[in-house]
Amino acid sequence: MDFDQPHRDALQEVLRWRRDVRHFRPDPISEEVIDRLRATMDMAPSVGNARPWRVLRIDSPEIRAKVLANFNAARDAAGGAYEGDQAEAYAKLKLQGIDQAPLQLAVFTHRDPQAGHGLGRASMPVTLQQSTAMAIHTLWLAARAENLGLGMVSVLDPKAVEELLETPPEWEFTAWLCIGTPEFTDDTPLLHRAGWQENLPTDWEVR
Ligand SMILES: Cc1cc2c(cc1C)N(C[C@H](O)[C@H](O)[C@H](O)COP(=O)(O)O)c1[nH]c(=O)[nH]c(=O)c1N2
Repeated sequence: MDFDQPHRDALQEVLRWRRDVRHFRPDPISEEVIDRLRATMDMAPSVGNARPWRVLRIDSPEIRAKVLANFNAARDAAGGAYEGDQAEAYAKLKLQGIDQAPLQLAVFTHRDPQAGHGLGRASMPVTLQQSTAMAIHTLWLAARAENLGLGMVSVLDPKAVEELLETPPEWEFTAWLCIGTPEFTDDTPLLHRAGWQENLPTDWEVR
């Protein structure tokens, strides 16, 4: 398979307009689209082809409410690290769409999967979490190409999420994902727009 300029242009557009989304419309996502999204995770790279990600789709309003309470506590606790203007700016940031997103996923990473037979991770156990991050990014791009937005939430007490969802001890919480139709689209990160952190270029220093 070879790609040409229209493919490159389309990829650039998806990359440029992929944002972390925290504002969602409540419109439901069809099961057909959800199935397509789920299948894209199968195409993600992973260490030793281990595919260590484990995903729970959380439809329960009760569980979502508990995770939102978990977020609010974690957000307040983390806010203690900031002072003055920065504390004020932090208080104004919206850092989740748990209260809005029609599709929500709890993503975990298996700590020692059989699949892959340990290949590639003996000296770098972090590669399991890295693999899950890659699957999330794959899903992120695929969601954008479906005109959906994805928001990644890490402002959470991971142990509390694991206990709430009664996951096996081998599963380590990685992230909460909110997916749905974005209230608005942008080609620039919200944290850049909000003045919290500008987008900095990636330098490749040559040695
Ligand atoms: C590992 C990890 C964890 C988080 C995030 C991302 C990643 C990669 N991001 C999203 C993050 O703020 C966002 O990616 C950057 O601000 C850049 O913006 P764009 O994603 O380019 O829009 C994020 N956003 C948020 O609102 N709440 C959160 O808890 C997190 N946590």
